[in-house]
Amino acid sequence: MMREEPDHSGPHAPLLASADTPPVQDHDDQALASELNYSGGWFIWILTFSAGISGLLFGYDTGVISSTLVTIGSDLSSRPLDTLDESLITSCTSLFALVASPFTGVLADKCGRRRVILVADALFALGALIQASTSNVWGMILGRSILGLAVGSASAVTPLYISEIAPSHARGRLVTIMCLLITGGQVVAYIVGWLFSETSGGWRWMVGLGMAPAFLQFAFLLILPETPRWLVQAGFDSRAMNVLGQIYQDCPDRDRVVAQVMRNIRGEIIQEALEMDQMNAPGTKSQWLHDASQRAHDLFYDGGNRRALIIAMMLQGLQQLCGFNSLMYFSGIIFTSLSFSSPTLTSLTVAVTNFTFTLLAFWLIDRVGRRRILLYSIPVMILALGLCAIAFSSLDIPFDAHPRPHGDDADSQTSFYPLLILFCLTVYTASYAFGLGNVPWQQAELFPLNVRSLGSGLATATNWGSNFIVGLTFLPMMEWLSPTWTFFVYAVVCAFGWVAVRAIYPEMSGLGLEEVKGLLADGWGVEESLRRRHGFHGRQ
Ligand SMILES: O[C@H]1[C@H](O)[C@@H](O)[C@H](O)[C@@H](O)[C@H]1O
Repeated sequence: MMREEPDHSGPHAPLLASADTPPVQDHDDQALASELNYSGGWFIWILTFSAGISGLLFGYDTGVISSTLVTIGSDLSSRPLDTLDESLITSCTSLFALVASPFTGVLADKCGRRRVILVADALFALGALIQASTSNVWGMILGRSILGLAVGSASAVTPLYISEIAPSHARGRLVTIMCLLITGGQVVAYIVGWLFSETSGGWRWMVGLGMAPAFLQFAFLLILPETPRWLVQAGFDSRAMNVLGQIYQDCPDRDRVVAQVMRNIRGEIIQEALEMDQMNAPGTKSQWLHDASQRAHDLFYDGGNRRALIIAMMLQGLQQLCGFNSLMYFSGIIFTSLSFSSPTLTSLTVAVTNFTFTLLAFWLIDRVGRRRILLYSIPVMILALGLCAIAFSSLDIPFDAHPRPHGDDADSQTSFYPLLILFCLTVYTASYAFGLGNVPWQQAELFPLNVRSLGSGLATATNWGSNFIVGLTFLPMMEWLSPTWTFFVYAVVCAFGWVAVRAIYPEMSGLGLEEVKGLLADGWGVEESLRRRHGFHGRQ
């Protein structure tokens, strides 16, 4: 295959040259309207699913730990795992994901989104192999740390990739496909966990099977193109036009829409180039390093970009600090300690609920809107957590972080409360999956192109940093603070989160990626976004 050279000599030269060409106004409006009403054809679905396999891997590898922990027994280092082992094995993945995600942002700008997905696949396969073959606790920690690097980069780059190829009107749904694959991966992990729970050494199969989707995605990567936005930024304009042509192939007004989207992308890059020229001090640093520090400067010092970063980090922090992953990682332990006779199967109900309600979000996210979904679903989470805290306080058995399987000897006096807790956790999971589980992953749409991958990387790092805190503190909190206070703390976090969402998160549904910058330029844009959304529905 012939490699195309960037079609301009200096950075952005042809873009700057075409900056004077006046856009054709009425054609612009028509094209904009067609773009806004286009939901994407088969090409875009194939791309989304291929990129979304990273989500499946992310889900599988984070979900499988729950069953792994309860079945390892004394297979590692010839002794049973203690609380520290369990917490380290669980949270090293999040810690390394936290380290990888901001670098992914920089790498995805330099090498392209697609290459980063490729590296993540190699790490997914290596991490799975090490875990499946290790015989000691530190080997397990090493395998899960490598997996963390993979999960961190995949979770930063995949939503970025999908939002950059998605037509505006379908962007929310397409990014939610990644969340569907994450939660689907968690369901598969729980089923595999349940199937192998009675097999001796079955946990090795559980962790080793994580290699399969990585190989599958490797094959798909052969057909995955780069995103048009990255291609234009790197100077490959004609390749970008081709990819846009395929993305909008079923759009009635295809050529005009493609031209309009190209104009928008170029407009943004021209502006960035002009801003960079103004600040360019001929330097001793390499161009790349200079660009990277320029982007960081733009992200932190431009008011609109800073607001975008605050919103994205707030949402990602909230997604984790609300405590949901304590269920993902430790539901096996929670349900065993509550005397459920098949804790792995009970945990499966959590995972299936998570998947089912993410599916509901998939249908509704672009119609109902991201902001509204959060404002409705978080109060339900608070109620469910509150009730769960009360139910735990009524139990008269203490929480045990190392419970032994109970069989059918559940105490009949307490059997109502475990069921009530299961019910509350299911409602909590449903409302989480409908809102907080997926909306924060729409993060890329908040940022303009020049700071998009760095901003997404930092928001993803916030996600993993908070995930790490929850993974590390959940069991100690349950033991030392009590389950009641643990769940109460999560309810309080959600309440603060609701207030923050209401105050600063504008409605992003239906806006073009290039429109968002104006919205956050002078404030949080909440009122303006609600007005525009109203106008958008009027236009349809
Ligand atoms: O969006 C996902 C999803 O909600 C998963 O169920 C959860 O485990 C992840 O932490 C989250 O990022």
